[in-house]
Amino acid sequence: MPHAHLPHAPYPMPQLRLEQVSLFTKLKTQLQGYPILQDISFEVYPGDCISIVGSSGAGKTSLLRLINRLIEPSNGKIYLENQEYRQIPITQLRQWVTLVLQESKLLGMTVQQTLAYPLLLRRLPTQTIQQRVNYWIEQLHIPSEWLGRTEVQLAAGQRQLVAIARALIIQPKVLLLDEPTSALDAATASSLMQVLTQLNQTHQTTILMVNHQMDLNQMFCGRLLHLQQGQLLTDQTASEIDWVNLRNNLMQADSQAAQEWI
Ligand SMILES: Nc1ncnc2c1ncn2[C@@H]1O[C@H](COP(=O)(O)OP(=O)(O)OP(=O)(O)O)[C@@H](O)[C@H]1O
Repeated sequence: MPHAHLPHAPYPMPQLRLEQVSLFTKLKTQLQGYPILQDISFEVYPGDCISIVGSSGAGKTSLLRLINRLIEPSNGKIYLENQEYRQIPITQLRQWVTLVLQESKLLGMTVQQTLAYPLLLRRLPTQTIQQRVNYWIEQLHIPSEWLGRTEVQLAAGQRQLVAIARALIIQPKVLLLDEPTSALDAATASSLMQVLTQLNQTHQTTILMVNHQMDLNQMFCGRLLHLQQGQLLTDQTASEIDWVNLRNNLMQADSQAAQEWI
C-alpha cells in the first residue's frame, strides 16, 4: 500500500518487512495444515504507530508472535532493517523487538526487581540501572509504593503497566503490545496511550499493538492493519479510515463468529 508509506519517503529502507508470510498449524487429525495467517506483506518504518484489529481468531496475536520470533512462519520471510530474521541472533532480535503479552508474569519478583532484571542481565552498572528504573517509573506514573510488591499484590492493570515498563527499559526499536489497555480503567488506559505516543514521537520507538478499543486507536494510532480470517484486509493511515464503517464491520464479524461457535 504505497499511500501508507508516503510520510516515510526520506527513510531509505523499512525497519520491518513482512514478505508473503503465512502460518499454518498442523493438527494430527488433519491432512492439511490449518491456515492461521495467509500471505501477509507489509512494511513498517521507524516511528510508526500501528494498530492491528480484527475479530476474534483473525490472527492478531499470532502476527505479533511471528514478529517477536516466538514462532516461525510456515512460508515467507520477515526482515529487520533488511536482515532476514534467521540471520539475527535471537537475543539481539528480542532486544530490538520486544513483545508484551496480555497476561504478563513478573516471575515472583518485586516490581523493583522486575524492572532492574533485564538490565542486570545486560551487566549494566548499578547506578545506570537505578537511573533507568527511576526514569521509566516516572514516565509510566508507577507509584513508588508498588516497588516492593510482587504480582499477587498488584491488580491486572497494574501488572500490565509494570510489564510495559520492563519492556521499555531495554530501549527496544520496536515495541509489540497485545491489548495493552484491556485490563486498565479508562483514565489509566488513556494516560498509557499518551505515554506511548510521546515515546513514539520523541524516541522514534516503533509501536505495533493489538487493540480492541477503537476510540484509543482512532485517537492515537497513525496506521491500522485490519486482519480478517488470517488475511490482511486493509492497511490504511488513520485519515483514510472510515471509522464508523470499520466498527460496524468488526462488530458484525465478531457476532457472526460467536454464532458459529454456539
Ligand atoms: N498454536 C496453535 N495451534 C493451533 N491453533 C492455533 C495456535 N495458535 C493460534 N491458533 C488458532 O489460530 C487462530 C488465530 O489465533 P490468534 O490468537 O492469533 O487470533 P486473535 O486475532 O489474536 O484472536 P483474539 O482476539 O481472540 O485473541 C485461532 O483460530 C486460534 O485458535
